[in-house]
Amino acid sequence: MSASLSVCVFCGFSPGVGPRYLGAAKDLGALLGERGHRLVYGAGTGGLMGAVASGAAGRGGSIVGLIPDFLRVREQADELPEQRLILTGDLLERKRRMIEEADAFLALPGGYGTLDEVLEVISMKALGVLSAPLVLVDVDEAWAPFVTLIESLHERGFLRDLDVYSVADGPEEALAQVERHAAADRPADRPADRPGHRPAVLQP
Ligand SMILES: C/C(=C\CNc1ncnc2c1ncn2[C@@H]1O[C@H](COP(=O)(O)O)[C@@H](O)[C@H]1O)CO
Repeated sequence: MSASLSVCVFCGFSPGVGPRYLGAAKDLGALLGERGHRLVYGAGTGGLMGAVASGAAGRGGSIVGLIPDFLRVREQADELPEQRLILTGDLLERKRRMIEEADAFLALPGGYGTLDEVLEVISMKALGVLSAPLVLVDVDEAWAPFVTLIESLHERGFLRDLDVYSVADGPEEALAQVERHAAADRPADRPADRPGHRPAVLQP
């Protein structure tokens, strides 16, 4: 059994075409719950976001959802009673606080929001201000064009660091990568163990 981790999952508020994406999202949430990891995510209950959260909730997992006030109703954040809801002032604050709360990042396929979050983490890792692992969960090879773009920019000399993310075929492999990284990592690198770390302030 691996140590309990706070795993931030980035993914679409849309379900994607066909059942594979929703199935993988639900499986990932269930795995997090079964293995005692805390899910940190964007609090919405639609699409892949909702599937990850309901998968975790179905296994009694601990769930923290962060969402800007203006999206709370639009993305039905109150429909999952099992989650601790944290309201943020805007999307930037949500992204910053999700990153602060996480020991590791997993990215299922998604849209502009997911891409924005993934690129934020990649940029921070490339700049050396973040060391937590990022795994792209390549359901139906949805991340392949993104990886091709990154490799093309690398070949053209526009970026140096290719070791800022890894790719996994599915939820099992993605979580195994994160757990291996955590096992090799020093505990002091985890947010909850840092001096002065304060747990997130939760809404009543
Ligand atoms: C930071 C700002 C704009 C950049 N765009 C987004 N940043 C963060 N989150 C976003 C952005 N656009 C949509 N979202 C939310 O992300 C979740 C997943 O969305 P996806 O598009 O389906 O991947 C969802 O909660 C979106 O509302 C503004 O300053």
